[in-house]
Amino acid sequence: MLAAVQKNATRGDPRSVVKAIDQFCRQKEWAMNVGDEKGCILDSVVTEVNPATVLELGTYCGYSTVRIASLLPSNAKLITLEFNPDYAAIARQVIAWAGLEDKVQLVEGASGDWIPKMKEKFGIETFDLVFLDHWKDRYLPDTKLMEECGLLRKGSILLADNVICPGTPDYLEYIRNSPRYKSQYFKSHLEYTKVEDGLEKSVFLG
Ligand SMILES: Nc1ncnc2c1ncn2CCOCCNC(=O)c1cc(-c2ccc(F)cc2)cc(O)c1O
Ligand SMILES: [Mg+2]
Repeated sequence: MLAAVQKNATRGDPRSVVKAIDQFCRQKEWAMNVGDEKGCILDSVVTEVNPATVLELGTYCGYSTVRIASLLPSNAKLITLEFNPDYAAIARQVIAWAGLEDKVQLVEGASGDWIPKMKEKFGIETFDLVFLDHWKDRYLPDTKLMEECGLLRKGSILLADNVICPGTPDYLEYIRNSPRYKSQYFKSHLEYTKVEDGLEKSVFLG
């Protein structure tokens, strides 16, 4: 995938990086990027929220990191957490190829360990937008952890990938029934397939 980016994408051009990855995943080898169909929904949410602070849980190869960072205002900050060092190494190179390293802070480690350290380590008060795309059974515990750590403010937006496939039933149950969130489901498809999947957008009400 990285070779495909370096061969087919233009340095400093995030759209060409996104296009090169999508082309590779359609033609050569499926990979668990959010993909172009759900990616367009992600883009519209990022544009609408116009966040100054973003947390991405699960960088993988940096595809959604590049999509988000390319839409951020110049002073905005995107922190992305990746557990797998091999994925993180690739993501750093993909993000650099897109010319977005100044907007992105890639942190290696487990979300459960890092979320409680966000304020002290990165000087973050609260996140305007959180993109959940990591282990599906971590969505709920990490959302509760972010609440407890005071990382969400009235109006913070959570956008969760894969709520249908692979699925995050406990997260959906919680977020759709909690009086502290207003949720909306965006029906779509699993990246590069015809399988149903979707994004759940939730506003924290404080
Ligand atoms: N900082 C952190 N803390 C904790 N854990 C962390 C972490 N950073 C990473 N991880 C670990 C997991 O990261 C990858 C999670 N993503 C997926 O598993 C995923 C799977 C599919 C999929 C696969 C096979 C099918 F057949 C159908 C669908 C599709 C997707 O869109 C997915 O996003
Ligand atoms: Mg995903």
